Amino acid sequence: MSEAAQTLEGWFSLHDFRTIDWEAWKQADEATRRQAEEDLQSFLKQWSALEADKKGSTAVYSIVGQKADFVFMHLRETLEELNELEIAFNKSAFAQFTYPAHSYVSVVELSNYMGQPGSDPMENPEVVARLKPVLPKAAHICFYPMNKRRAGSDNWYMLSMDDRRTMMRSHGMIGRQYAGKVKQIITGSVGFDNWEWGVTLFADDALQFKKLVYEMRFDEVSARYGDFGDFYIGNLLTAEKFSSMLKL
Ligand code: VOV
Repeated sequence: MSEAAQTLEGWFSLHDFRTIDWEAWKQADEATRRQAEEDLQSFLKQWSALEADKKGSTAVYSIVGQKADFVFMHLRETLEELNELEIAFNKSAFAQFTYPAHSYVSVVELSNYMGQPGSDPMENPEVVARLKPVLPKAAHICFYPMNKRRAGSDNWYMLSMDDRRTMMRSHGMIGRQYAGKVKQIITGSVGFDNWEWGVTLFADDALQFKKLVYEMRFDEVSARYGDFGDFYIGNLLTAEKFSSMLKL
């Protein structure tokens, strides 16, 4: 049997994709819309206060295309907190004007492919900061789920730790060339959701997503072993931008 990679886990993650019921929004009277917007703005404030307290982090982005209208990406200490916050939001006046479009449950994950043997990673403040990250407020987000293939002779899970480490090193080298341009948050979802990982990328220049993902397709880890789900791409929604998006 091949040796499983050791993983470190940080904050739990919920990607909550919603579609706006524009028909209902347009039909609602102004007072109802105002109440809904106040509810929304108060949630956004609550989430940024929690982020300032280092108890989690939330990113809010519009989604381009028909898969959804916006996404809340929440990171919290526990699955209970994620559940409470989605339920609280669902009870809000604003949520009545939204439909669930998609969701993804996972946990921020680092593996030991690159770890220094013998050192305790949790003693390393950089590692801890990566496990409990403040989500970037970059101009764009890109999210997609992925698996490592288990098909015939292309079975990631039957490779030796050494072979996987070599390939992950090459993966990391490509990624490093995008330092300062693309920030990646890898969340593990084996046992939590339909795919094995969620990949969430942040960048100020959306073209860097395309360049990075394309370049990785030629790297063995992705070329031979990567299977991918639907891609979601969007633009940063500040509180003000959310308001103007809702203006009729
Ligand atoms: C933005 C750049 C970037 C950088 C620097 C980077 C580096 C690294 C390192 C060093 C490591 C290993 C140690 C760890 O940190 O866990 C990883 C790990 C991982 N990655 Fe990565 N990755 C990037 C980016 C990056 C992208 C764009 C993708 C999607 C792949 C694609 O083809 O679309 C990806 C996927 C993953 C996954 C699924 C894992 C976990 C694999 C596992 O089997 O456990 N990743 N990744």
